[in-house]
Amino acid sequence: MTDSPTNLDSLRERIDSLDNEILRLISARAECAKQVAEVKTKSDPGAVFYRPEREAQVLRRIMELNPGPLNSEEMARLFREIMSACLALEQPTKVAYLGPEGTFTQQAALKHFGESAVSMPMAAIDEVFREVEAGAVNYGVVPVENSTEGVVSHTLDSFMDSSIRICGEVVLRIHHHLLVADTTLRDKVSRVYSHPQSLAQCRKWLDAHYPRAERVPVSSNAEAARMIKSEWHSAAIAGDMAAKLYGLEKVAEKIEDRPDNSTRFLIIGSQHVPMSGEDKTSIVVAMRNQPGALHDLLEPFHRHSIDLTRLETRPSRTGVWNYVFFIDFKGHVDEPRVAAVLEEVRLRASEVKVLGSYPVGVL
Ligand SMILES: O=C(O)C(=O)C[C@]1(C(=O)O)C=C[C@@H](O)C=C1
Repeated sequence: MTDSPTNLDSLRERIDSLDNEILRLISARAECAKQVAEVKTKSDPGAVFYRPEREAQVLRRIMELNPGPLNSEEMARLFREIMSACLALEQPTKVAYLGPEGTFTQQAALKHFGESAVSMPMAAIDEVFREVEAGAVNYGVVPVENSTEGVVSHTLDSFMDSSIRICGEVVLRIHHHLLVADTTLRDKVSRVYSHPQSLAQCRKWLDAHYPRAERVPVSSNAEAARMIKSEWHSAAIAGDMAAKLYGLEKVAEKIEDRPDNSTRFLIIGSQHVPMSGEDKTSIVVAMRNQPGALHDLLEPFHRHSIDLTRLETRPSRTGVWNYVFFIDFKGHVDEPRVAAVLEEVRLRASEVKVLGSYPVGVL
């Protein structure tokens, strides 16, 4: 196909002039964000700059107004980056995530905070909690549940003895690939490394394609990707970020057994997040060990027509908390009907802790 030069030149001229306009507008927006920072600091010297509810509203509005031809998610991602840069102008945001580099948790942190946040890998979930609690970072990102494998119990347990709050959630579609290094002998693969959850999520694919290969669980997919660089007979299961980070090749793409495989991550911090218009609340409840306890607990939610989105039971770690339930539901603690339900639950439970109300994940 040959480009008609006059046509191409005039289209590029139009793109240049549109870019000028976009540049002017983004700069004006950034100036506004700087002024927002001044207003926040004036009214409160310990002001918080990151406002999850406002960011969710901005992104939802953009998706609603988007005229195309770019799809709404694509458009929201562009605005995500603009807001990320604006927030960095107000205050550099430090985010700790469950590392090492190249994990899906890092991908989730990027998706939620954008490229301008400074993200720091931590070796374990409780380290992420500790860094946030100590104020060494502003926020943390930890996995909490996977659609195929269920709950990440370590994250739930970490909430039990912490004052950390949930400020947001982000859901990531998880695509696993079988990766090899340039030194790997592809027809001699006798070992496959990955995180135990990832091995489980690709179980059927491995049974069909590598039934005799030893499956070796390691601490993360990124660690699996790193390890195979020095082993000619090993492959790793990991995602795009790890493949890129370690320069690995994909032998097979999207090998997860379920195409809708996704993981939900929580954004943890210490602030109360106001209502965004579409919110969720997470609580942990301890009930006495008696018949009908679960029914008693759930009945007020049903009566007030509050949608439960998740219910998890964890063994109690103290004698007082016989049953511990983690409950997520639609709504915000500042809504009267939610406050009413919580009041009733408090009467029936031996302990109730609100972990936070936060915007339903947008992207
Ligand atoms: O509205 C605010 O509070 C802002 O700080 C501005 C802005 C934005 O760029 O739109 C930036 C950061 C906040 O997290 C939310 C929104």
